[in-house]
Amino acid sequence: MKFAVIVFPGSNCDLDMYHAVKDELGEEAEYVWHDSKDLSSYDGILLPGGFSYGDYLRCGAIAQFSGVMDEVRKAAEAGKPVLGICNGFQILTEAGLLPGVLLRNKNLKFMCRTVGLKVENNNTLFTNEYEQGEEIQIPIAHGEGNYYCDDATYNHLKENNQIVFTYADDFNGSRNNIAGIINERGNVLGMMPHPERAVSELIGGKDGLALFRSIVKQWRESHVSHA
Ligand SMILES: NC(=O)CC[C@H](N)C(=O)O
Repeated sequence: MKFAVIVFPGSNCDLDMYHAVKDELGEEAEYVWHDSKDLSSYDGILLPGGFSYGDYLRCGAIAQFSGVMDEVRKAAEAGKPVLGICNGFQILTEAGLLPGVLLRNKNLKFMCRTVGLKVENNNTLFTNEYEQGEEIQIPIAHGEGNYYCDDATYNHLKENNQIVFTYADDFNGSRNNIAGIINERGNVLGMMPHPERAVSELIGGKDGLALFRSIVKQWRESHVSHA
């Protein structure tokens, strides 16, 4: 499986994402600059964390207009897996590919620590290697991770099982502790925590690895001929 790791000016988790896919999973990955006009050769699109365009205006507010976003949209429409982590999640909401918005943390501070997450829905292409309800430990590092949406959107997310991860504790003010959501079709996931920073015991834990393994497993099952 071949992944594109999209690099915006100011991305800083692109190397971790590349490392997770290439070195820990053994899959193909390439860095793709933010003005790329063609993502057709990739099977999965990864939007990494960071400070795209210096977080000016709002995190992700400028990156949503990057040339590559038309291609990301096309990939999403084609049903390819699109994963946005932290700044990548912010970009996906700004671009309208996922509902809601990420506001500043309720204490108005940048926060960096490992947090408990609950897998609310393991019936997705990103979470099939987790148990339903499993609690995992994943690092967070954000200033604008406070997920907000209105009541109608929340009810819709809830009814459709689009809430994929919640925080064990409320530390940033997110509505109903939402940490990650998926689109209706089930191929675009955005999450604030960083699974790509939790792929080996050497760096403090590997609870994030199953997310990447899930993507590859699902892809193999649908692309390998059973003839
Ligand atoms: N690690 C990240 O991607 C951080 C995202 C964004 N710059 C924020 O502070 O919220």
